[in-house]
Amino acid sequence: MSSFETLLEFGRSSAVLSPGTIGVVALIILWTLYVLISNPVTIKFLTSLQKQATQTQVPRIPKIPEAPDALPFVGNLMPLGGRLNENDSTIYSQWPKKLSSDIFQIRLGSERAVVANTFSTIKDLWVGHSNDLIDKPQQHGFAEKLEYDLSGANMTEPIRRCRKAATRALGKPLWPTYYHLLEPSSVYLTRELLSKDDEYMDIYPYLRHIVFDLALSLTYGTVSNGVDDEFTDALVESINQISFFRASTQRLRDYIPILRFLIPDFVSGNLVVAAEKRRQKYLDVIFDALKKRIASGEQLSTPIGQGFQSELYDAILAAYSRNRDKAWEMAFREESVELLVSLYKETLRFWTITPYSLPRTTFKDISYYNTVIPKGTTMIMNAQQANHDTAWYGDDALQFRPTRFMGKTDSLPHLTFGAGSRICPAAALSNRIIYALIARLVLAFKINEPKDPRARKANADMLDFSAEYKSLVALPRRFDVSFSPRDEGWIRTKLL
Ligand code: HEM
Repeated sequence: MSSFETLLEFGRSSAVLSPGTIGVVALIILWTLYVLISNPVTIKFLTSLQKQATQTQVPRIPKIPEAPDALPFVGNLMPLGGRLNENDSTIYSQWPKKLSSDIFQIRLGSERAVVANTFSTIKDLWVGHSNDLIDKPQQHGFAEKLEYDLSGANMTEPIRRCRKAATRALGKPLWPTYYHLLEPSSVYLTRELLSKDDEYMDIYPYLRHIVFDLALSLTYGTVSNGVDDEFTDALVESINQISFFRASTQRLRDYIPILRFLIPDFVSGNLVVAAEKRRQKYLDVIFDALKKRIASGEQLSTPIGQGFQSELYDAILAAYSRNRDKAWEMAFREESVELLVSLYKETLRFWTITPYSLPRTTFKDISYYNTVIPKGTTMIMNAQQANHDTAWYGDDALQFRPTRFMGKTDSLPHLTFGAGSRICPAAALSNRIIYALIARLVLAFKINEPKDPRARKANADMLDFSAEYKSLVALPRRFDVSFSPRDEGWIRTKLL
């Protein structure tokens, strides 16, 4: 017997659901529906629901194609946020093939965004309209939950002052006051590498320690207690937790207002608030220590290949008339080895650790070719795609070529630090630190791939090098390396 026949049989045999009763119940349901549907409140609710399904902060932008397969409410969010085990940039790179356009619009829930995919489009918009792209999208439940967030805030007066202070602190004239901070970290790293005696190791915690100590000194005039320090690990972990949410398309409720209405903050548990509380707890400890030191009158100073390695080693020595000591000493102070400059630029280009940069918001209407991108539109730079753009870099754009930037002085060699008005204020200082660390490592050691089969191999794929697909910043997969001293006696003279 089919289920329909069973139902009829049940209706026939049941004393309660006689055909007459079923008729009355159906009439009541229909009548209730009619009353509900014709009620102005219901009509308002349904109209607003229908509007919400496709409404965005700015209307659809004419003459810019829309990414395919947008759904009501979610828009194009579903394949993003690492849900397909690929970062957003890799997904953005797939849509233009279907649309035959370098630029297209998408719907991130109720947020309309424009995605630029090629180097020249990004340069036109981010550099050509630098001041029009000075604001940042206000991600729900993010910036307002943080004590201070320069990179996620609109360019208001306090933020302008904050950026000015950051640009000053990170600018070239103050670098000499940081050498005494960077030097010990670099010496510490060299000593540790020497003590490993050719054994393979993961160098990441050491490199992280150098940058972290510099940031701590600049902000709190202090340094951490070393690479294995539990406190530092916990603080870094709490900072990473916050980065995990920044501009991430992982949490649907940040983009879909109705989800926030249905699942309030206290049900979903506000993870940003929890992460901020943890970070603040650690920063309070550091800040309290700083206050005590100030109160006690303390003066605070803020202060691939083996062939290529040989070539680089020779280039470094050649720049200093084969004077190793001078080359070591000047590493943080100048960038006179062109091959090394080209190497760090190519490294940052090829492995784009900020694959979709930090989104911006248009500060006013922008005339772009034959259309207008309205004020308030989210602008997403597909830095990963543009950094591999064959139209910009040539047919070998998908290859790692350390000499690519030799003889080139373009002020925007790649987009890993962003571009235009809100470009990373630490770009030049970060470049210098990378330059100096590589110079010293190559001067002191031969860097080898470990022979031990237990050692972790590096993943050098330009997209798959990162273990992180869901958040803004890539997290390179960890790997082991071994370091053979070129001249142990000489290295020891640098550890004094
Ligand atoms: C290799 C290292 C780094 C990379 C690849 C990087 C990348 C970026 C990117 C892509 C942006 C957004 C730029 C834009 O919107 O166009 C940014 C902003 C920023 N970065 Fe960096 N960064 C690095 C290191 C640092 C360091 C060491 C500091 C501080 C000591 C720093 C401080 C900032 C600040 C304060 C902003 C916000 C600027 C603003 O919104 O006006 N960055 N960074």
